[in-house]
Amino acid sequence: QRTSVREHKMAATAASSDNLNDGLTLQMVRDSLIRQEDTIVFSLIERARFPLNSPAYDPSTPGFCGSLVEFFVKKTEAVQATAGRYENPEEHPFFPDNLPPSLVPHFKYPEVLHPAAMSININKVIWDMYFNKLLPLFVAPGDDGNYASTAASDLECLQVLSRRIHYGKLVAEVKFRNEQKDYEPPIRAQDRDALASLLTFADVEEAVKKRVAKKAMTFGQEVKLGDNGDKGKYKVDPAVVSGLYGDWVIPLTKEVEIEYLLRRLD
Ligand SMILES: O=C(O)C(=O)C[C@]1(C(=O)O)C=C[C@@H](O)C=C1
Repeated sequence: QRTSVREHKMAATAASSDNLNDGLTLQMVRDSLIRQEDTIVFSLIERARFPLNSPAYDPSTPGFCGSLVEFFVKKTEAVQATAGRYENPEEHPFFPDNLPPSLVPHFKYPEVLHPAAMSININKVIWDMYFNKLLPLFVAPGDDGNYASTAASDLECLQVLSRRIHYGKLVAEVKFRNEQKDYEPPIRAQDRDALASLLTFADVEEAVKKRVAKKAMTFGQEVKLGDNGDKGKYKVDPAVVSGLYGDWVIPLTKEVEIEYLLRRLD
């Protein structure tokens, strides 16, 4: 998230120099999405070091309220909330209820989004997708006992996916500003389908899916000296990564964009 905060700041600086609001462009936002792909692919590769480790997901683990992963995520989010993580509008907790307040000095993040953005958090859907659909597709079956490391890896994947998907708020804001006249009528009519077709760029989606598959091939190959490594053997299947984007990441980003736009004139 450091990169994107810096990008925000750069955008804010650009703004003060050319007097164009905060100077945010669709290309800047897309560049951030492209950079986040690297983090997502690497996080999946890290999680794939461990087998499924299903005891980490057993909802009736003695000593924890719920599964070990739930316990781990709740406790980590509490620490991170204290350290100010959720003061950043790009961050969304998975367990937002009863989080402790931030103890760090207030940082004034640029106010780019409409205030209604705060009420949008689709992490429940992301949680369900990640554990019930995605995980079994890219980790090997089995149990090696590394439950804490597994939970830490899961949390990393969840957080980077959540940040990417909720970035839809920023994408939608930029699109709205660029084409306000086109967006206003479907927003007033609360017409989801019309908004969905306005904000969809099929060619961009195709390029995203191809690029993430290529990143999975590049980052996930065995690097060896002296030969070309194991051709065709990757740490995470590139088809799973492009499927993740095509089936979930892009549709959920669009869902966030629509939810945001529906509230944009409130
Ligand atoms: O780049 C955009 O315009 C976005 O809205 C992001 C995104 C994506 O999730 O990658 C979503 C919808 C568009 O059809 C294309 C790409």
